[in-house]
Amino acid sequence: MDKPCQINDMATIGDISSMIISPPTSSISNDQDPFGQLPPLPPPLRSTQVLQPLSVFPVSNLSEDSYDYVFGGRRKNPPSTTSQQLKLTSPPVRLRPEDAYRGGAENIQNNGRFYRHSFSYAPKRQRHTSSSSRDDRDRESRLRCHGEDEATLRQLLLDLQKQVSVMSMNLSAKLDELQRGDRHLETTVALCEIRTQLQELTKSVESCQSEVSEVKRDMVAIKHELDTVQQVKEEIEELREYVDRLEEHTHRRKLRLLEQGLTFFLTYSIFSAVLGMLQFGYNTGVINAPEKNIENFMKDVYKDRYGEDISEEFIQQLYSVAVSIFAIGGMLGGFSGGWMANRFGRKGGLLLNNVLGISGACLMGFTKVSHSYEMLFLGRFIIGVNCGLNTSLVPMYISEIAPLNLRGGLGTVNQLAVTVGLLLSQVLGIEQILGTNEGWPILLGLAICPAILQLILLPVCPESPRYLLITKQWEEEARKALRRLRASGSVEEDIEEMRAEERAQQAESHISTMELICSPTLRPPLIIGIVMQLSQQFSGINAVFYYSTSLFMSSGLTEESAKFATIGIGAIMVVMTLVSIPLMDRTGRRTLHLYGLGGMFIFSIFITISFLIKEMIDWMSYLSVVATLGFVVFFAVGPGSIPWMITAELFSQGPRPSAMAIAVLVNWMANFVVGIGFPSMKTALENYTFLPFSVFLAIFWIFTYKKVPETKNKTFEEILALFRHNNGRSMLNCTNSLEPQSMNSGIEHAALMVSEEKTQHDSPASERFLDGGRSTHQGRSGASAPHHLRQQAPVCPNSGP
Ligand SMILES: OC[C@H]1O[C@](O)(CO)[C@@H](O)[C@@H]1O
Repeated sequence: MDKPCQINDMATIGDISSMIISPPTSSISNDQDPFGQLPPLPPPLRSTQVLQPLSVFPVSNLSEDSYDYVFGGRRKNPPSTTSQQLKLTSPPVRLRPEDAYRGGAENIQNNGRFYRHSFSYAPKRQRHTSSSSRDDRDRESRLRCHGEDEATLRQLLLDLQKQVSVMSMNLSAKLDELQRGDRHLETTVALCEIRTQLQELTKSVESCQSEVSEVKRDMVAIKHELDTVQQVKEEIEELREYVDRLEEHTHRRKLRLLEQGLTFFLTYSIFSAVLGMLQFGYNTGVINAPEKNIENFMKDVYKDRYGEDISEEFIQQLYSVAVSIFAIGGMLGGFSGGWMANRFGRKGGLLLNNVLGISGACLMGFTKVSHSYEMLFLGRFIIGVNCGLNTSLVPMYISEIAPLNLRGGLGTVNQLAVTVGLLLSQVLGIEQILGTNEGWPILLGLAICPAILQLILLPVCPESPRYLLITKQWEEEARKALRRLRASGSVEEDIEEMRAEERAQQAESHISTMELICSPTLRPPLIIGIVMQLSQQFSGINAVFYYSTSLFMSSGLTEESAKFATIGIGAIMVVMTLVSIPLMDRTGRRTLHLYGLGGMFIFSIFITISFLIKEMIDWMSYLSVVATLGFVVFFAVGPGSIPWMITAELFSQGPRPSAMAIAVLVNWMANFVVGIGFPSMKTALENYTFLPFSVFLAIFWIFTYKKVPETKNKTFEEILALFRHNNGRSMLNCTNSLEPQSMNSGIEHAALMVSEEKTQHDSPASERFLDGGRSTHQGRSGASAPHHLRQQAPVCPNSGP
């Protein structure tokens, strides 16, 4: 052996040289290295991981404390040189802790833990280094040494090996312990983690729980809602069944209503009532023919009174007062018609009105005898009031007693009576009959005839059943009246239909004129009613009637021919009005009004053309007669009669009287304006006199086309529904898409009927729809209708619920 036998050499025995066993780094975390001298560690091992046997760490790098740490005790003689290194020669052997005690090396108890540690020094011989005789001794000692050393070394080696093994075992034990500690730490950390996770889990479980309870609550609410939906569904189903049944019932009822015929009493009542309209027509036309005779009378009176001749201008003024004061009376009477109708009833009002008719006729008739044209003025004024009342009361009465299917035709009888009255006055006014200086007072006084006739006939007539039932709530009287009018004991269809009208109007039985004007629901039909009246008067019809004779004369006819042409026009008017009667309930009001206005527009253009070219072409004067005839024919087709009836039709019982009052007032005013204004218009416009009427006719045609609904074969409450459907969209949005609306209104009507039927049957299910506890009247009037239907009812500010 050349090299000294150093423990260093033993490094070859083991796998490791110049290295110290460091704790397997994989099992010790840096946190456990109190000296901060260990290299950075890989992540801790899991318990399943096998320990790596050794890793190296230079022993010289170990501080005192680390030495302690590694070897479990303080180093007694720490190696002073780097060459003196502690060497471990074998890989660590796993030792049970008890083995550590049995080892030969020094045991040190440290904190209750036992470690065996050993370390070696350099060979002693390295300490003897001098003297010349040393060589022998050296050799000797070398031999000895060799022998000794070898044994010693072997022993030492064995010791060392043992120690290393023990140390290794201790280290392993320590490492195990550390590892266990680490595991414990790991477990603690894991436990902490688990605890944290558990807390989080608990939290999420708690939030889950609250969510679950929320969901539960929601589910309960949903279930509740589902139950409600189901309940509503059932109710809807129930309602639908009722609606179906009632639709069928309404349909059957309507069919029966549409099958009603003209009975004797109905005819008699209509005839008695329209005498009032005849009175109106008669007094409108009666002043036309005896114009010259009346002027003569005025001249005489003036001369007798003032001893001088009256000026032509003044006589014209006096005569125009006699003509126009009638219209002023008419406005007053027309406007009071609503009040009269509610206060005394339709029939009652008509009867009372005859007092005015008789007194007015008497005043006019005795004008000449009393030598006072003032009496003529007063008479004309009073008869004007009488006629005004008639124009309001008669159409109302007729529309209320007429069966549904005959309402249009019977409404046209109003205008027929007017035209008959006009024709009568024209015919009686001719020179050959009463158009003389002696005859004219009789002609005017003859107005007493319709009044007396009506006074005789009317008391037998029944009062309007609608007035009795809806306004007065006298059901039995209404039934009686209906039985007489329908000549039948079974009048339930009519009673039901009236009840439906009552329910549909959802208002008090009476609506004042102010309430009517303020009501947004009632404004559209009111405007339609007013425009329809204007279309009648601003069509220029009275320009023809009042001034036809002079018009014809100015277009070239002789005076005689002109007068006969005027009578011919009156006759044509009667005939055409008669012809239009059956058309009203077949073709429909709106259609006929459109035809009428359209035809009048065309003929008004012809009239203007005839005026323009009459100077050039001789026979053009005849064209003007033909054009005027055509103009009148088309007036009779629609605009003559429809405005009277449609105003009454557009409103239900409550607002009807006030609506009629306003519409009639407008008619009379427009009549007055045309009567007064036409002469000046003729002077100003000459041959173009009819042009403004053409313009008006075009405007009215467009309005009718766009806004006027068809009322043919519709019950009052169906007509009401037309406006209710459009309420709130636009002021006048009563469109003409009438058929679907009519169907809707039928369904709605049926739905409204549900309430009544349910009230009668009083089923528990129905109680859900009913608000109950109302008076009999309220119950019947639709207060018990389903809520959504009740909401749609028209609302009048001052009317009831
Ligand atoms: O028939 C013509 C007459 O009809 C009315 O328009 C009333 O309906 C009167 O104003 C007119 O003089």
